[in-house]
Amino acid sequence: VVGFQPGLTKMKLVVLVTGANSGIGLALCGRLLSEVPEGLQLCLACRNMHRAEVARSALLTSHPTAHITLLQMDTSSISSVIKAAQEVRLRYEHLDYLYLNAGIMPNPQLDVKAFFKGLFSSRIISMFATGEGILTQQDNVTSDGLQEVFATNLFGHFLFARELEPLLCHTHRSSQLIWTSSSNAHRSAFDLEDMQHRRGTQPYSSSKYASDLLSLALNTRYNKQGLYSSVICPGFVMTNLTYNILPSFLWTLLMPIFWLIRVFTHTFTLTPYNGAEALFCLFKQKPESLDPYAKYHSLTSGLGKNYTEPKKMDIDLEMSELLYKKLLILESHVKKKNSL
Ligand SMILES: NC(=O)C1=CN([C@@H]2O[C@H](COP(=O)(O)OP(=O)(O)OC[C@H]3O[C@@H](n4cnc5c(N)ncnc54)[C@H](OP(=O)(O)O)[C@@H]3O)[C@@H](O)[C@H]2O)C=CC1
Ligand SMILES: CC(C)CCC[C@@H](C)[C@H]1CC[C@H]2C3=C(CC[C@]12C)[C@@]1(C)CCC(=O)C[C@@H]1CC3
Repeated sequence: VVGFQPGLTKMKLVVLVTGANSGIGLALCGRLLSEVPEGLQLCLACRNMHRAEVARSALLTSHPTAHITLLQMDTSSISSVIKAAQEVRLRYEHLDYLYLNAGIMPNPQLDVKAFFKGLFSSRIISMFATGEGILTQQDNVTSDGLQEVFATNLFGHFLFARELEPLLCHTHRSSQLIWTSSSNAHRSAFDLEDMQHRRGTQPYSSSKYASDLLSLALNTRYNKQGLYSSVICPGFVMTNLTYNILPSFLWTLLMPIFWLIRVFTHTFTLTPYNGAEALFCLFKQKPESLDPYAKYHSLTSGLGKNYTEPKKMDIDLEMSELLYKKLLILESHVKKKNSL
């Protein structure tokens, strides 16, 4: 196990980040190490071990004394998630922070007509802040028979957290689950009767809305056992995920316009460092003080000042409970199928 030192977990805060090898996840790791260089046992959970090694080396270059371990996990694969959780249970006695950050937006398509229509409507600000109505994706089916976006962004993380229950639930200390959601999470894209979004063209939005609902349900279930769940939105950040939407030369040309837009909407955080602001901010908060109905937004002012602001989510308890029940049914179904 790369970088693993038994015994260390007793005194240090244990933080596990999924999708830690690039973008917002990697930036968060850098920020955490700058804040608590010695007091952290950081575990990077990544699907590609080569990329994970590169990320670990980069973090060690700036933080040579840091304790960083790697964990192989593909959140879209049931067997990989179960195996990774088994490994985590062997390595650690408890987990203080579990950042559920890995995410995909496969084959994104920008609806140019809807975009130009939005430009000349009252929806212009919300269009730039959330991408509502102008982005579609083409989803795939995994070898487990699940929709890939649902499996990667939501279900794999749900299963992972459930498998890690013994490390997360303690009466004498609290633990935090922190989901990287999005401003693109829209109720209109989510259907409880089609929670995997097999039929629609906005699986990304649907999966993020589902994570908002699930976080609330997890709080209802687990707060008494010392486990708290929150969701954050990193804003609009230039990462591999967004670079996929348009050709890269176009992004470069658009950059000056984006700096200008930031003056009007602070949601254009643009860099992974800025986007990780809310993830980092929640690390420092007492989980009991967080609002389970709020999404914590990373924001960057026109002058480049970072801050975090909570905004009420468009979710309700009843729907979150129904989703939770459906996820439990799917969990027992996939476990049976994998003979677990
Ligand atoms: N960029 C933005 O504007 C916004 C991003 N977000 C969310 O932020 C999160 C991080 O994305 P971002 O940093 O932007 O993009 P990146 O593509 O840079 O990071 C995504 C990370 O998730 C990992 N990942 C993808 N699929 C899997 C999988 N099946 N198993 C394990 N890891 C996986 C990637 O690994 P690999 O390198 O192997 O692909 C990568 O490390 C995502 O959840 C995204 O939805 C939310 C709102 C806005
Ligand atoms: C001149 C035009 C071609 C400029 C197009 C800009 C849009 C592509 C972007 C404006 C707001 C962006 C946005 C996202 C993607 C790209 C935009 C639609 C996200 C949906 C990416 C993923 C998220 O989770 C939220 C982002 C919100 C803003």
